[in-house]
Amino acid sequence: MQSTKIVTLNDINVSFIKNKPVLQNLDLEIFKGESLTILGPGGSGKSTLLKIILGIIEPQSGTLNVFGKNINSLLHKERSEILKKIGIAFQQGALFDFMTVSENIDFAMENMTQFTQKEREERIPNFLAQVNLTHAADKLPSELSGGMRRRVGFIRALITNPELALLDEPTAGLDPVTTTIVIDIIHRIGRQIGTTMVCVTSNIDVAFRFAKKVAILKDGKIIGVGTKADLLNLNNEWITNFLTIRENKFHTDEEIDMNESSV
Ligand SMILES: Nc1ncnc2c1ncn2[C@@H]1O[C@H](COP(=O)(O)OP(=O)(O)OP(=O)(O)O)[C@@H](O)[C@H]1O
Repeated sequence: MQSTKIVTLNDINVSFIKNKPVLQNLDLEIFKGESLTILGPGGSGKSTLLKIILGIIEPQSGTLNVFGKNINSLLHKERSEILKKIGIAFQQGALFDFMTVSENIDFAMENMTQFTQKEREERIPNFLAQVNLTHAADKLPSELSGGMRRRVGFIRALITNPELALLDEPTAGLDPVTTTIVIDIIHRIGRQIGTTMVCVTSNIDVAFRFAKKVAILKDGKIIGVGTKADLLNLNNEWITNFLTIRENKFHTDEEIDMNESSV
């Protein structure tokens, strides 16, 4: 049976400066229940692509369907209803500085879900325990490490039971051990709530650890989608170089870490 498409981008074009396209003729489909990584080098248009899905940026041309609607043609209220189905974890967590960890998480549930206060009060310790942050419930974001803030950001994105979770560079700046822990946590909670998950990253290792299905973004275009084997079988010289030569040249995070610690 064909899975349901929850996001379809068709022939999307975006440019901020004339004749300098940031996304060009971009096609992308996201299916219900899948995990997908969008992998591309810095400046390839990954953040812009997320902003298109969220309706933050309107493309110059192309069609966009998010949960059955063209998000750009919706009135504020309808758009809010669509956005309530989407959990977003931004780079660095993007928490409210003046709210405690619990308040940050509760704010998302209060605004995006129908959970009662009692349900919300039960969910917060349950989710915090899953990321080993029970002790941080009453702390302010400024009292947390980068990795802890990131974990709170994931909880805030996922505790609302979103139908689609968008994770922007979920492990950027984290050490290799924390990176592995964070990916495991995302997988575990994602499975538990059964959400569709899209991760955006420039890290090849993280890309394939997050999802088997990876879409390669280059210069604003998706130039291949599939498993690593599928992508290598495309015989696209740029993709092969990106996935293999770069990998060999730059080594894994763990190897870099070992090399650095032996210096
Ligand atoms: N608001 C804007 N105005 C002008 N140019 C922009 C704007 N937003 C993005 N760009 C340009 O669009 C291109 C793609 O940017 P984008 O942030 O989407 O890439 P990215 O793949 O997410 O990069 P990174 O991995 O470095 O975060 C870059 O050249 C960037 O300078």
